[in-house]
Amino acid sequence: MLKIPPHQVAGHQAGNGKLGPLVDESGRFYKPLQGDERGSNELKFYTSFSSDSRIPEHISKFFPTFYGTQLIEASDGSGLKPHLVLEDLSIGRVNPSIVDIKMGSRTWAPEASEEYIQKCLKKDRETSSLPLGFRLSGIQIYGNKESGYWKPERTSMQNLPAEEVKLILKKFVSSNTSTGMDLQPDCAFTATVYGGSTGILSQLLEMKAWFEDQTTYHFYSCSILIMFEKGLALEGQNPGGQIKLIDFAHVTEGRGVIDHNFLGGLCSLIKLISEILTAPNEHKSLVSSVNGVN
Ligand SMILES: Nc1ncnc2c1ncn2[C@@H]1O[C@H](COP(=O)(O)OP(=O)(O)OP(=O)(O)O)[C@@H](O)[C@H]1O
Ligand SMILES: O=P(O)(O)O[C@@H]1[C@@H](O)[C@H](OP(=O)(O)O)[C@@H](OP(=O)(O)O)[C@@H](O)[C@H]1OP(=O)(O)O
Repeated sequence: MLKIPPHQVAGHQAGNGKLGPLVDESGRFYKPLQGDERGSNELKFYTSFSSDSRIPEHISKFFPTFYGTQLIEASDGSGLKPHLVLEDLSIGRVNPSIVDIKMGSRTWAPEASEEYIQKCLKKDRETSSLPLGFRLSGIQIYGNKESGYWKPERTSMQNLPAEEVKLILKKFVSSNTSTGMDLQPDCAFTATVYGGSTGILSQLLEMKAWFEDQTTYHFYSCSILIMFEKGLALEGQNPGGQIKLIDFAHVTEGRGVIDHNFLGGLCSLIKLISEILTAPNEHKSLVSSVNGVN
């Protein structure tokens, strides 16, 4: 039995007769092949990448496993349609906090049409993509049993200015955001989620090393998903912080050049996460010093 992904935070969403991804009970994520050449482009990428022996295992683990394509009933009632069959990255997670970060100061490839470039350029300028090298596409933060998830409107997340993005990434690893009030995030889980030898920062650095070398693909408009289990963090256990790369509808050939657009955004994200790790409360101290409270 297929259903709407319970933990989808961005992208085209199924439901209300719209076309979007579906999941089954056995850990499979079915993404409909999108119109224009986007669907065939993403299929071409997964086919090439999943059979590319040059990809080291510690890098391929950042990508969903690809199980080919399958004809299934499309969520918009348009009948049997081809879908990518991918590993469901949220399988086994109970109350995952998830953020979808669309990478790159440019979300358009040089090969795209002038019309598409203008559409993306407008968005890149209006969001944190151009100044920061990435933007938040969607987020869900698990509070607790009573409050459930904080899942703000996607457009409010996409259009955040750069300094607000840092505040959200602090909220993401805080324990006092379930009230939804505009409390200063306490950054209670920064060290266990972002830090540590297997934490988010170390995984981002591992990914960066590959992007400083690989010249096969340019990952335009793809997203880094950051996920972790707040429940485990609350119990002082390893919260299972993980990063994954998704959405390859606009990947192009690298033609022997590194993907400096993605890499720039990745360095910017690493810088920001490092700042949160080393000075989680710098905002609070700044505020208290301004108010003369020590
Ligand atoms: N393999 C996966 N397993 C679980 N969830 C996934 C997977 N791939 C994507 N998602 C969820 O679906 C959302 C959208 O994914 P994706 O970006 O691939 O779709 P899209 O419609 O192409 O998005 P966009 O419109 O931004 O291009 C992600 O934010 C994530 O929450
Ligand atoms: O970039 P695409 O593949 O043409 O699809 C865009 C894209 O999903 C865009 O999301 P984002 O990249 O701005 O996060 C969608 O905008 P919204 O998130 O505001 O809905 C567009 O709607 C998508 O275009 P399309 O509707 O043509 O698929």
